[in-house]
Amino acid sequence: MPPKRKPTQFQDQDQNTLKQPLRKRTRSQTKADPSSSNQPTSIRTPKEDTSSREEKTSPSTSAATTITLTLVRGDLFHDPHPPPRGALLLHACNCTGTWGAGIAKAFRIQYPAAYRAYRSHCLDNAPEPGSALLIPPPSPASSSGGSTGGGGGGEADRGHYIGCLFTSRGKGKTKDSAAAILEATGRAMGELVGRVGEVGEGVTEVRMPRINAGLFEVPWEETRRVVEAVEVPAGDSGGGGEGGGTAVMGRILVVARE
Ligand SMILES: Nc1ncnc2c1ncn2[C@@H]1O[C@H](COP(=O)(O)OP(=O)(O)OC[C@H]2O[C@H](OP(=O)(O)O)[C@H](O)[C@@H]2O)[C@@H](O)[C@H]1O
Repeated sequence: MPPKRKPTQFQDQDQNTLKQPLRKRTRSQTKADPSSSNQPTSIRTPKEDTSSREEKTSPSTSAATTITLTLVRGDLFHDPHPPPRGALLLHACNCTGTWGAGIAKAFRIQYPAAYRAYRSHCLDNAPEPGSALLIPPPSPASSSGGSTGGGGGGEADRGHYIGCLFTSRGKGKTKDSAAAILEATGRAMGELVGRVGEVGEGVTEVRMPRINAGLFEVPWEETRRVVEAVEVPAGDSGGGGEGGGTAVMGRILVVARE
C-alpha cells in the first residue's frame, strides 16, 4: 500500500543560505537483497542559492513523516562525495525507453546495465506516468554483458541502485504538461518509497538531481513541494540493517549543478 501524500505543508526554511556540503554517510550492512535477482522491480500504479553550502528544507513536523530534501551544490555522481555502495540514485524518466539527453544520458553512459533494465521494462511493460522502477546493483556477470558506450564493468563494483521515476509519458516536444508531470512525480515517489521499504534494505543513502527542472521544464520549487509532501512510514528501517528500508527514503540529498 503506497504511503499517502499529505497536502503540502511546505515550510521554507531559510531559502537563501546553503551551508557546508553534507559529509555524513549512512552506513548500513550492505546485504545482498535476497528478493532481487538483479532484476528490476517495477511498481504498478500507481532550492535558492546553490553555492557550495547545504540547505535543509524540511516540511513542518507532524506525527507523520514526509520526505526531507537537502540541497547541495555539485555533480550528482561526485559531490559531496562519490555515492557510497548501496546509494540509490534517482532521476526523472519518460516511458518511451530512452535516456537520450541531459542527466539521463549520463546515467546511460555510467550505468549501462541499469539502462538495459529500464529499457526492457519500458518495452515489455509499457509503464504509466506515476509508476517507478527500482533497479538493484547488477551482478558482475550481467554488467559486463554489452555496453551502451558506457562505463561497463565498474557498475557492479559501485553497487548503486538506480531509481526511475516515470514522471512523463513522452519526452522533448511530446513531454507531458507540467501539471501532469508534477502529479505523476508525487505518485511515482510514493510508489518508490514503498518499493524501497519492501526490497531496498541494502540502500545506504538516496540522492537525486533537481528532477524535472531541465528538459522537462518544470520549476524546481514546484517539484520540491510535491516531493516534500510524500509521506514516509515512520520507524521502518528495513530488514534489521543499520540503514535501508523505508526510513532511508525520508532524507533525500538533492545535488544541484547550477
Ligand atoms: N551531473 C549532474 N549533477 C547534478 N545535476 C545535473 C547533472 N546533470 C544535469 N543536472 C541537472 O539536473 C536537472 C534535471 O536534468 P535533465 O534536464 O537532464 O532532466 P529532467 O528531469 O528535466 O528531464 C528528464 C527527461 O530528460 C531526459 O532526456 P530524453 O528525454 O531522454 O532526451 C530523460 O530521459 C527525460 O525524458 C537539470 O537542472 C540539470 O541541469
